[in-house]
Amino acid sequence: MSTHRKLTEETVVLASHNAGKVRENAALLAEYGVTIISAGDLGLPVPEETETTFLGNATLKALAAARASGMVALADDSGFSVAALDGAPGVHTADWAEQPGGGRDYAAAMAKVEKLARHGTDRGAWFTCALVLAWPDGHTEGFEGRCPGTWVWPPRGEAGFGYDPMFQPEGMTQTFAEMDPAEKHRISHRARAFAMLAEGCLVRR
Ligand SMILES: O=P(O)(O)OP(=O)(O)OP(=O)(O)OC[C@H]1O[C@@H](n2cnc3c(O)ncnc32)[C@H](O)[C@@H]1O
Ligand SMILES: [Mg+2]
Repeated sequence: MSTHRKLTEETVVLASHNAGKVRENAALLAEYGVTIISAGDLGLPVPEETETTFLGNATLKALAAARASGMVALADDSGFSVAALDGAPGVHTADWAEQPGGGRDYAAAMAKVEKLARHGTDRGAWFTCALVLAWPDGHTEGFEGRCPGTWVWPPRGEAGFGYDPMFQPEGMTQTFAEMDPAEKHRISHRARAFAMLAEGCLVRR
């Protein structure tokens, strides 16, 4: 018997300010009849991500949104890891794209990864996604998924977001950014974490 708390609400707050992540999680939740309202739409603040793990940061973001909104919240903390860099940028993936004047530059962030990793022989890379549901009473349910592959250079493709153009998942010839979104959804780190979350906490309606 499952010991996970079930989601009975039809709407959850998506505790993310990243449009790409909001879009992908909204599509995954829609299959279960769950609709979302984003943290941005509610004007919720962006909490500081002070934890050292994906699950830690996702928990912090989900709890902050659940407490501020009084609704169940789903947070997504994710990142890109390169074997030759011992897993960096990892939990700092978003920071590597941060510009001195504000805003993010993912082309620059990908170039930085390539510059640091190009001399290594190991081209291994992976994405990780931690999804955490938090209730206003402080209860949380967390799940983590990974997608292994290699980093490629130059970046290829226009779809997706973030570091997608430089990641080619294992067994595929296209990068995440060259794939149809439905194909990324079939195999991504986010889809894997979501499958576990769905198994534990969601009911089809
Ligand atoms: O914290 P929130 O508000 O949710 O939004 P964020 O963009 O700051 O998200 P994270 O702190 O989790 O940082 C994740 C980073 O990893 C990148 N990332 C996550 N999932 C990705 C994916 O599926 N494809 C490409 N890049 C991804 C993303 O663009 C960010 O730079
Ligand atoms: Mg963030």
